[in-house]
Amino acid sequence: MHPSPVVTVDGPSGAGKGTLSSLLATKLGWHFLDSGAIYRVLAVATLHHDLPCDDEDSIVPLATGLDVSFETNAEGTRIILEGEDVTDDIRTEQVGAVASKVAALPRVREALLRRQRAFQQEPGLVADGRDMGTVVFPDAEVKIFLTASAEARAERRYGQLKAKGMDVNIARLLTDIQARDERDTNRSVAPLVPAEDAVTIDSTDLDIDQVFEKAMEVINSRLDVVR
Ligand SMILES: Nc1ncnc2c1ncn2[C@@H]1O[C@H](COP(=O)(O)OP(=O)(O)O)[C@@H](O)[C@H]1O
Ligand SMILES: Nc1ccn([C@@H]2O[C@H](COP(=O)(O)OP(=O)(O)O)[C@@H](O)[C@H]2O)c(=O)n1
Repeated sequence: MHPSPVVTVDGPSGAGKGTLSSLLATKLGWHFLDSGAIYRVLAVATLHHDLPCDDEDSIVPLATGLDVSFETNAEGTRIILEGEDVTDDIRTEQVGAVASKVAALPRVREALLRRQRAFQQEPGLVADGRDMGTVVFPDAEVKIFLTASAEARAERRYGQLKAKGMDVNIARLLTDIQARDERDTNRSVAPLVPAEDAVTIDSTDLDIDQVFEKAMEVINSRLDVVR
């Protein structure tokens, strides 16, 4: 029997991956993996346990035993770490920065592989991250690389955090995004690069509906070929 189909959406911070992936998962009626949320939860756990971000020997067991669950109801998905709701806590830029540091540790990534692959279930999966198409699901039927200029991404993040009532500064956000791009692109394991067979969508001048339409075109043409 064929394993269930996977659509991967990889790309840099603020490109719109989460927005697109959850729209696609809803439209297709498929599962959704927000792999960045797992790295963010691990970052919160690292901070809770007062561990330095480069202490690989201590963070690996934390990653292996990470007690995280995703609870989806009509209002969305709540993320629970060790019994505590961390849904909002994980979205700060500080946590994003720590996430990208712990994500650069090779044995930490290895420790999270099985947990991510367990999301591949019938009838299908949309997986959002940096290495979904290159490392975690290299056989995915459809691979999308979603990008946008750093300025557009910083503006989007600004709007998103502001709407949540957070105190944010656009210049600082741009610097943070550029630092995270740099770390994610240049790390030795699973760097942020498009898979060879990925289709790139540049969303700088596209609204959410336009990105969704383009992605559905790619999915329909690829899934027709696979079927
Ligand atoms: N094409 C787009 N045009 C304008 N804003 C967008 C677009 N796609 C997403 N956004 C907004 O940008 C912000 C970041 O999107 P998100 O999906 O969280 O990005 P990512 O998961 O890549 O970090 C959100 O507030 C979202 O509503
Ligand atoms: N598959 C993934 C997903 C996220 N990450 C790391 O986790 C951090 C947070 O990911 P995210 O997807 O939540 O970040 P945003 O794109 O939402 O800003 C990224 O900066 C990456 O360093 C990763 O290394 N691999």
